[in-house]
Amino acid sequence: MISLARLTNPRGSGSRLSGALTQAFCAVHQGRPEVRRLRVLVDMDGVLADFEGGFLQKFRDAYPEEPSIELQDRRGFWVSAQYGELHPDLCEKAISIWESKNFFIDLEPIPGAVEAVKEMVNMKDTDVFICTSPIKKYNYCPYEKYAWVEKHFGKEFLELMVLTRDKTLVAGNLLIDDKPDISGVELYPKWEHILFSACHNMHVQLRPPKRRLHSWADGWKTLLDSKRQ
Ligand SMILES: O=c1ccn([C@@H]2O[C@H](COP(=O)(O)O)[C@@H](O)[C@H]2O)c(=O)[nH]1
Ligand SMILES: [Mg+2]
Repeated sequence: MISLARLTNPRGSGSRLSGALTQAFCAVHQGRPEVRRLRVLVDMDGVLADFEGGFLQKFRDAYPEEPSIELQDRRGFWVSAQYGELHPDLCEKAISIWESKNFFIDLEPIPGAVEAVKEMVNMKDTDVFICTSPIKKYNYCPYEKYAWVEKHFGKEFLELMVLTRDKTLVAGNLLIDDKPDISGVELYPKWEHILFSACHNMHVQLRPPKRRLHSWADGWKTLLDSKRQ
């Protein structure tokens, strides 16, 4: 007979994910009402990892003669589009930066992000996943995204990684993400999108009831509590 521990945790690693499954299984099995768990999806670029700061530094190093855009002047999610407006060649030059080896692994963490997410995964009745979109040039990006999470959070956080180019397919209660418009094949995603403030979205006016998280020093615990039943 397969033991419960083996069923929920085939490799024997004590992950939070298998812990959640075990709890739910035991609650149902013992006739207790199952506690509603909160599932939080946390984006990586612009929320955990400083994509914009890393880009600007590497762009200036690679193309010192070219004009660049100060972070306070960034507008719009697509860096390549704004650089392309400066000069058509700059769109491709911008893209070459994040397609290069070591771009993603070298990104600095956003202030407070690592501490906040480490605390979040240990909160009662809370499941956290790191939900991130890799670029299509896959030589380095997916590998480095995993390596970045291992470097800053530790191996056990690799269990929480969700790589997808369509976040509407992922079910969760909250998606904390710096991209103002998140669309995909699912017209009615399960999550509430919380816009994480970034240099490129500061000027975006949110239509109520859409909410922002201004930084990891903002009240993210209050935000999570507002979604609990
Ligand atoms: O101009 C740009 C800016 C960013 N990207 C890529 O988009 C994704 C963003 O991922 P999120 O999970 O939404 O944070 C990232 O892979 C960037 O490299 C882009 O292609 N063009
Ligand atoms: Mg992002």
